[in-house]
Amino acid sequence: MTTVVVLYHSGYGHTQRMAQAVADGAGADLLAIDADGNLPEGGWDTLTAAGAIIMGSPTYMGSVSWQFKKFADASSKIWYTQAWKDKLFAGFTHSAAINGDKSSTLNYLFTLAMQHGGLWVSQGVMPSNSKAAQRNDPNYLGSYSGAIGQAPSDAGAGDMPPGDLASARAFGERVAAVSARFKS
Ligand SMILES: Cc1cc2nc3c(=O)[nH]c(=O)nc-3n(C[C@H](O)[C@H](O)[C@H](O)COP(=O)(O)O)c2cc1C
Repeated sequence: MTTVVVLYHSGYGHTQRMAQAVADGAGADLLAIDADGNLPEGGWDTLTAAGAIIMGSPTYMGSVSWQFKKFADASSKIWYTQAWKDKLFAGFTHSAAINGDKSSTLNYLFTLAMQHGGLWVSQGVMPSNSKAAQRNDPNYLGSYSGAIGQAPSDAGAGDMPPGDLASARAFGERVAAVSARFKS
């Protein structure tokens, strides 16, 4: 059984709530990037010891937050040694607009994982895209490459669609299930 860690940054709490749902599904620990773009003491070691890293960032200006990018750039020290090679990686993001260019954020997280020689786990939940589909149905926003969530710009973190949180939890369950097939 490998350890799953949910690494995330959140400016205003939405991505934090999503991260909690992913972690609940995965049975994983949370690791937050702080407002200055730094990990807590021991954070790098936690990531290196993990079998799977699920990365989350809000979508800011069509990509990850600067705090997440600071972490990503700092991970170049790990990249030099390829110490994270063959880990499982997965990603999630949250934005205000229905589209909001969340795919760009997921693509960035994917690219970072590939630079580290990782293996990417997809969302794995079929989209609810029929005429009868409702906003809180599974994967209503229709992402394949990672979990996504959306709440209007004037909705606080306490006012997020429960369906997105349920999809995030299912995503965490999937990453844990895939991870369980790998021995650390
Ligand atoms: C600097 C900044 C840039 C943003 N850029 C986008 C964007 O490109 N697309 C979008 O849909 N929402 C954008 N938003 C809205 C956030 O994605 C949205 O409020 C999200 O829920 C914030 O997540 P957080 O609470 O985890 O920080 C932006 C917000 C900020 C503060």
